Amino acid sequence: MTPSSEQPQFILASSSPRRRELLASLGIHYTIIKPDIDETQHADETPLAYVKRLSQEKARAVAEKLSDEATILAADTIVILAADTIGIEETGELLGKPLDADDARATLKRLRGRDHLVITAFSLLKTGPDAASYTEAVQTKVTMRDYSDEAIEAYIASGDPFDKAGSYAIQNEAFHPVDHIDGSMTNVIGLPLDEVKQALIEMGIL
Ligand SMILES: Cc1cn([C@H]2C[C@H](O)[C@@H](COP(=O)(O)OP(=O)(O)OP(=O)(O)O)O2)c(=O)[nH]c1=O
Repeated sequence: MTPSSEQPQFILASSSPRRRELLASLGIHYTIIKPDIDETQHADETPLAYVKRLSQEKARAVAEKLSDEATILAADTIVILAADTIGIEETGELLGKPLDADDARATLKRLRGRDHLVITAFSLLKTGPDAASYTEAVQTKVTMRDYSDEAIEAYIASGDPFDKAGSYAIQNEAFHPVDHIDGSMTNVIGLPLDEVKQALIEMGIL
């Protein structure tokens, strides 16, 4: 077994407290460096291409700041809405983080009682002589419950929607906006743990 001192450092390129907690649950020792990138969607870029590109750019932006060999993990989460969930990752409408309370209210009313898709893309980037990179996008279908207008107002007043894609957190116990999901729960929260764990094993990190 390689002594841990010989392992290159592992960096989580994220400012998200949810990603920190999820990664910690895998038992990995890591350092945080926040990525700072332009998150504008390119013209004609599909939601799937967009979320993958952002996860890669976040990892690359942090790699550029480092002089020592490292493995970097970054991720991006998007919420997509469409009348028909087939092919939605290519054609659906992106619902980002809300601009303000009105935007959050409108988004939560649109999502109420229906299905949408959450995609998290994650990228692993290894620098140095054994340089390698890996990107994967994981999809979860989410069905919202039929929450009331009053529940929306209370949730907005709590401040929770504002740093969340789609204006909600599945893990918020007071609002509990989701009826059921088809796929990974940790993917909706921001890091698909089973897939990340598998990729880390394949890269020889776990
Ligand atoms: C849909 C949903 C999103 N989210 C969060 C996950 C992400 O943190 C956030 C989507 O924004 P992201 O841009 O993916 O991530 P971030 O800005 O929070 O962090 P960083 O780019 O530094 O890694 O929304 C939840 O916590 N619960 C949910 O149910």
